[in-house]
Amino acid sequence: MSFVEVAIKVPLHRTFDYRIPEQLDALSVMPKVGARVWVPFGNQRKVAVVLALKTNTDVPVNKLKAVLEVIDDEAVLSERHIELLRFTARYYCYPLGETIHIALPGALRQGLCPDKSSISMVALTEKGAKLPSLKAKSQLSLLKQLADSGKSSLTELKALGFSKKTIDSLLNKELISQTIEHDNQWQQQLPTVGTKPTLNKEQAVACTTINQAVGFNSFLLEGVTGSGKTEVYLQCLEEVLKRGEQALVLVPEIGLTPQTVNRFRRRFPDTPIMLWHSALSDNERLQTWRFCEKASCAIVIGTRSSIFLPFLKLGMLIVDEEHDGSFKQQDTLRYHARDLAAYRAFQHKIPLILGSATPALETLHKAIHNKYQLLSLTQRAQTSTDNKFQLIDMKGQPDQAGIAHASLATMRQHLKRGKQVMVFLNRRGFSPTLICHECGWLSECTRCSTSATFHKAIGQMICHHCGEQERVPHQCPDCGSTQIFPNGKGTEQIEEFLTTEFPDTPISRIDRDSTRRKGSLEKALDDINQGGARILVGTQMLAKGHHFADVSLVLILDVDGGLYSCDFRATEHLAQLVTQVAGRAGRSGEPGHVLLQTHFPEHPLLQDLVNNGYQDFARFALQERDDAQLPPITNMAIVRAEGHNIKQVVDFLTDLVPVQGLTGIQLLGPIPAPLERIAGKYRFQLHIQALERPLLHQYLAQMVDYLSTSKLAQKVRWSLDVDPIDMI
Ligand SMILES: Nc1ncnc2c1ncn2[C@@H]1O[C@H](COP(=O)(O)OP(=O)(O)OP(=O)(O)O)[C@@H](O)[C@H]1O
Ligand SMILES: [Zn+2]
Repeated sequence: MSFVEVAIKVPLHRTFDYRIPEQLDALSVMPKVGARVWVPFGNQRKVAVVLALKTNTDVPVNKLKAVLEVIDDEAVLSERHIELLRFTARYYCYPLGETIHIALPGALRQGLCPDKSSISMVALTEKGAKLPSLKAKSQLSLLKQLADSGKSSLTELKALGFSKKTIDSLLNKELISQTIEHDNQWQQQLPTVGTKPTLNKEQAVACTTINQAVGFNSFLLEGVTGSGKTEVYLQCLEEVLKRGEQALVLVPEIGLTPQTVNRFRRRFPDTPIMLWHSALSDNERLQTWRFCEKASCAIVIGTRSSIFLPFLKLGMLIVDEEHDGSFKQQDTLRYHARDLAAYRAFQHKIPLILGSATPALETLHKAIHNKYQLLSLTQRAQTSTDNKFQLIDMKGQPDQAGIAHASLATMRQHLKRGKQVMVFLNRRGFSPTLICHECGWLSECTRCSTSATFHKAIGQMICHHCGEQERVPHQCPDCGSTQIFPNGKGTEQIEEFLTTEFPDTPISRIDRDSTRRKGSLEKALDDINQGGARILVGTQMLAKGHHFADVSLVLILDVDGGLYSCDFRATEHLAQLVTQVAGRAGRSGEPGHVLLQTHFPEHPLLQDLVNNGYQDFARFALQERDDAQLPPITNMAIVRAEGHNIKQVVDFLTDLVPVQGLTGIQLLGPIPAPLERIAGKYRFQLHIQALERPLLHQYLAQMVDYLSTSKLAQKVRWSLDVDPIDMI
């Protein structure tokens, strides 16, 4: 008799054995390892993935059920891919069946097997390339997009907000044409390479070092903002493509702008490049998955979860802006795509490039200890001058809407010279709270231990943690006074103030509220690049990766929150954000000017950052982490628990503390989470730290075992976060 060991999507840390039905066994038609099968589970039918074929099992014969049906002739997961998912499950202490489920595209999870082996691409015709004047604005902007990208897939155009109607009208007018791509010809030909700049010395050293590397090698490309990191990626990719190998470029959620993608497309016009992000439909996901596994696409530019794509011939992995928090999944399987990228590069024996102007301390620590090879780009590619930083002491400064008069005067100078000015505030809405002038009441979310943000334009109070919305009160709920006012500033208020202060200057606001509609972010960015908007107001959406040639002044309104926070990573995140935002200034031509408003100009962090830059700050911060024995010097995991009953939450965590007290493990807790209540639930944490990683994992493995039998665990919602990136 033959058996299979399978993984099933259930919240259990184990696999299951099934019998191969006699008729298949007799014909010796065994499912392949990595293929999907239907199996009975309880009184349900579930999709399972075969992990191994066996000739014996420990399960008693009377308990053993038979596989119902074999879904795939060929494996959907290669053995190497299964190994990656096993590693992921083990490392993040998450059930293997659920890990596999998360990695697979929707259609494969459901047991379907549609064929998705072709893709529709759209390009300009000769007639369209002349960019004829058209009345319909959307048609014209579609032509421009294609002129910029060379070609785009239907999927991408839809993601950019172009409707089917717009596309169809242009097809009818024969201004654009549609082709179906489904070959892997690209592997046999040398790639066509668009025009490219000559690398400067540092870039050339970086490229040569990476290209000469044999086998698994990790590189940290630490390059100041605008130093031409992307150019290094592109020229390294050229070599990968010449070898007929594939590459994955991981970008932060906000990094998939048409500008970035078009740059890759223009450089490699004949090379199949696909995108992967959260807005793809199930069908589109499956399509990219299939293209990857057949090596029909050469490059994928994708967000976090593209790390699970099944590349047939992976030749290089790149993580751009590797410090970005969006690479870490913050629920269910809490993986970090950058760290899994390191495992994958090791598996495939290929180079991994981690690029950033502001490397995470984790990454820098590895580079300093020679686990990663450090490559530095210290010069900006298009200017020879550095940005000029200036701290504006807000103590005793006259201000309007939180903008110092000195800052307003500088803004005026830059606008007068025809430059663009960026005003950065990492808080959306009109004001973070309302306050009662008579009794001091502050607007709070009724379900969370946090304030409710005033959104003036839509007349709502919104909790940014649980999403609860309420009408704006006209009277103080406590004392009945009508004297209630906005307290503190958000981007909406800054925009309103600047509109009255600079009535003739076009202003563009970019934050989650202003870019909710599909394609609206792209339109706003386009407008900025065409020079339409002169003042840009925004949150961190503006900070990352954009190349605005005309911005010469960046004004950062409020950095003080990050200086005194209970999260030990707050200063690191603040320094990264400030450096990234500042890096939007002075990217071509004259040096940029950066103003930082603060009440603590003498704070050592700000002084270090402004005078010596992120590189210096980061090395100093690592020393501090060493002194305090915090990550990345030590290894950490957090157990979070929440529930309506505070005692059950605390009891659950207290119960975990004595688990097999291993020496070398430090436990802290249960302690209340920084946000003690969200959506009505109490939240507590247990911090686990160890100097040695294997010891931490040994402890966690025991704890997971214990949790599977713990009655208390069933009464609360809990999660385990290995290598957490924040404490919330
Ligand atoms: N060697 C070079 N010669 C001339 N221009 C270059 C060179 N390398 C890059 N550039 C140009 O300089 C600008 C910045 O380069 P790039 O976008 O690659 O930098 P980056 O380090 O990725 O930027 P950031 O991380 O700040 O977004 C781009 O317009 C790019 O085309
Ligand atoms: Zn809330």
